[in-house]
Order: sequence, then C-alpha cells, then structure tokens
Amino acid sequence: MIIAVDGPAASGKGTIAKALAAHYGLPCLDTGLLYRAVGLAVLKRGGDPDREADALAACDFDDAILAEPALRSEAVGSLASRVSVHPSVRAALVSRQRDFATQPGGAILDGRDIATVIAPDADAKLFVTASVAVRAQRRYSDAQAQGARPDMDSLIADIQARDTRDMSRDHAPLRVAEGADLLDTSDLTIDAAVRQAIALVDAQLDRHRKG
Ligand SMILES: Nc1ncnc2c1ncn2[C@@H]1O[C@H](COP(=O)(O)OP(=O)(O)OP(=O)(O)O)[C@@H](O)[C@H]1O
Ligand SMILES: Nc1ccn([C@@H]2O[C@H](COP(=O)(O)O)[C@@H](O)[C@H]2O)c(=O)n1
Repeated sequence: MIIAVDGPAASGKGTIAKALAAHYGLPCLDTGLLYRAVGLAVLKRGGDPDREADALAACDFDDAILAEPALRSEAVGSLASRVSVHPSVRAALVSRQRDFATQPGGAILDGRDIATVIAPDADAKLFVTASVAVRAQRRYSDAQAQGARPDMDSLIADIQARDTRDMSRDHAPLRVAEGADLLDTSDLTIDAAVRQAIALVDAQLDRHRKG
C-alpha cells in the first residue's frame, strides 16, 4: 500500500504523514529532506543553486548531511526550492523515492510531486494545505521554541515566494493530483487533522478495494 501526501511548506503534511505511518504501520519518507540536502550541499561546495550543473553535482551528497540540524532551516528550505526547479536534479532523486515507495509492505511519502510523479498509482492521495498566515505562524512558533524571534513579514514573504516557485516551475509543479482529497488544516488542531486524514485515507482505500 502506498500513501502519497503532498502540499505546500508548513501545511502540516509531514506531521500527518508521520501519524499515518504510525497508524498504518508503514515506513515514511520526507522527500523534502532530499531536496534540502542538495540545497545545503551546493552551499557547502560554494556552488550556485540556480546553476543546474552545480545543483546536479550536489545530488551525490553524503547521506550524513540528512542528519544535520541546518537542513531544517527556512534558508535551506529556500535553497531546496531553487535547486528543485532543475529537471536533472529531480531526475537524479526519482529512483531513491520510487524504490522507497515500492518496497515490500508499502510506504508513505510526503512532498510536492508524490501523487503526480513519484507514485501516481498510489492507493491513497492527500493534498494537505493551510492559509499562508497560519503556515507563517507555525514557522514562527517553531523558531520561537528554538529561542529565535523571526520577523513575521519575512516569514510570510518566504512562504509566498516558495509557493510561487514550487507551483509555477515547468517540471513537477506542486498541484492537486487527480483523485487526491484536499485537507485544509488552517482551523484544525494536529489531532483533528490526523483524525480527518485517517478517515479520508480509509475511505479511499475502501473505494480502491471495491474497485
Ligand atoms: N494542524 C496543525 N495545527 C497546529 N500546528 C500544526 C498542525 N500541523 C502541523 N503543525 C505544526 O506546524 C509545523 C510545520 O508542520 P510540518 O512540519 O508537519 O509541515 P510540513 O508541511 O511538513 O512542512 P515542510 O514541507 O516545510 O517540511 C510543525 O511545528 C507542526 O507541529
Ligand atoms: N517532492 C518534493 C519535495 C520537496 N521539494 C522541494 O523542496 C523544498 C523543501 O521541501 P520541504 O517539504 O522540506 O519544505 C520545497 O519547497 C520544494 O521546492 C520538491 O520539489 N519536491
């Protein structure tokens, strides 16, 4: 069984994907981390994230980079968004994601193109979203919990810039896949969002079984 969870930055898709993984007993892959690893690797090598050759060269990153705390920063999120527009970068990361998706027993993946490109035949597909204001507030709370006091206007601008880039790129743009259910978490607690996600996935799996 493959479950695909897509959506924009800070929509809560990672939280939902992990909760679904625990509920259904499936392994989970946050595919954004792969693009973040490429973005951070480009930076470390002194390359230009907007130059496709530099970004592609960084795709052979050492997996140790996946554990670096810097990977989670908003700055690296923006770098990831810039390297992810290059088709050769996306192609270089496809097999790792498809291998994970098709492992025996099934898997859950979250990202931007899971239900559209990586696993279009997934058994269940969710598109998780939330308003820009709510997503910026979540980022603010995360930063505050780590002792930072980011500027709210910059957070909003960063999220909007990332949304625009991710939705308007030529290759694998962020969009709601055919057959995906929309889940807006703006006014939902985490518990309520997870409950709704499980109900939506169960209903899709049911429909799938009945053919
Ligand atoms: N429904 C919710 N209500 C309140 N906070 C939430 C909700 N869902 C997620 N959060 C919080 O918002 C933050 C971002 O959530 P999460 O990491 O799941 O988003 P994401 O879409 O995976 O982000 P990204 O794509 O940028 O990695 C986390 O601190 C998480 O605990
Ligand atoms: N399947 C994916 C996943 C991510 N991206 C790009 O990476 C950026 C960072 O992703 P996060 O989920 O960690 O915020 C994101 O803004 C996308 O540009 C992608 O293209 N495809």
